[in-house]
Amino acid sequence: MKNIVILISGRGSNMQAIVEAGIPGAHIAAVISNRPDAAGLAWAATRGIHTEVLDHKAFASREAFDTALAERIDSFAPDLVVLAGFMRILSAGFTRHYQGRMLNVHPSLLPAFTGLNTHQRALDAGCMLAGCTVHFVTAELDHGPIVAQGAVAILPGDTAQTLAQRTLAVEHQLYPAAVHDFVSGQFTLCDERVIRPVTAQQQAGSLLSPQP
Ligand SMILES: Nc1nc2c(c(=O)[nH]1)N[C@@H](CN(C=O)c1ccc(C(=O)N[C@@H](CCC(=O)O)C(=O)O)cc1)CN2
Ligand SMILES: NCC(=O)N[C@@H]1O[C@H](COP(=O)([O-])[O-])[C@@H](O)[C@H]1O
Repeated sequence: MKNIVILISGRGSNMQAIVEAGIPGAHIAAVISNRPDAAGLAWAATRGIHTEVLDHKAFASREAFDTALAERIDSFAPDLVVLAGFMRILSAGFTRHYQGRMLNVHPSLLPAFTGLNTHQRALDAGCMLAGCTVHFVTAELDHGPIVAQGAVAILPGDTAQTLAQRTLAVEHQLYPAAVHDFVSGQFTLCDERVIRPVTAQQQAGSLLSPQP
């Protein structure tokens, strides 16, 4: 069984999708929020999941918050830390501590549109495709090795809100699948790249395979 700690800051819809996916081999050890008013906390508690709040405003510095957060997370001996709408930039020491075992879902097709307000920026840039990315978390914001991506067509008349809604539906499929693949060892991290084995079917369909 792999222990998973999920960090949220708000409604936690991605946390809900992961919990409801019932991933074989995954145990959700705790849901921790940096915001006391995060709606996802009540949802998790009603499903018997241990929840905690660590209010970042109660700490004098980002590093002090991160140190206290790591102590709480480590008390659950996590195999994986999942950021699910977690809205705090984490210090380099924190990301190093969880290197190779901390994932985030970002609402854009990275490396495009790191940071915040991704949907409005994609619309303003005249993009025709938006989407979401699951990636390992590193010190450099939204630049960690990419695990999975899902594309979302931008439609005429789209607003940041309508695009966010369609993208979120893709996140709710992409993230549980990515967590499943991590838990079941479907990929490895090598030289800052996510490596997935080539399946026999892919090999058979490869142009490089010897033709009969
Ligand atoms: N060191 C890293 N920290 C975090 C990463 C990362 O890749 N490396 N991913 C983010 C998630 N994220 C986008 O996917 C993100 C979250 C928060 C912010 C941000 O600017 N936060 C502000 C506060 C904003 C707020 O409270 O509403 C801040 O921390 O000062 C940008 C991107 C999670 N952390
Ligand atoms: N930079 C982080 C970020 O913007 N994350 C985004 O927050 C939204 C709410 O997530 P939630 O419903 O799971 O709380 C999601 O779209 C997620 O991609």
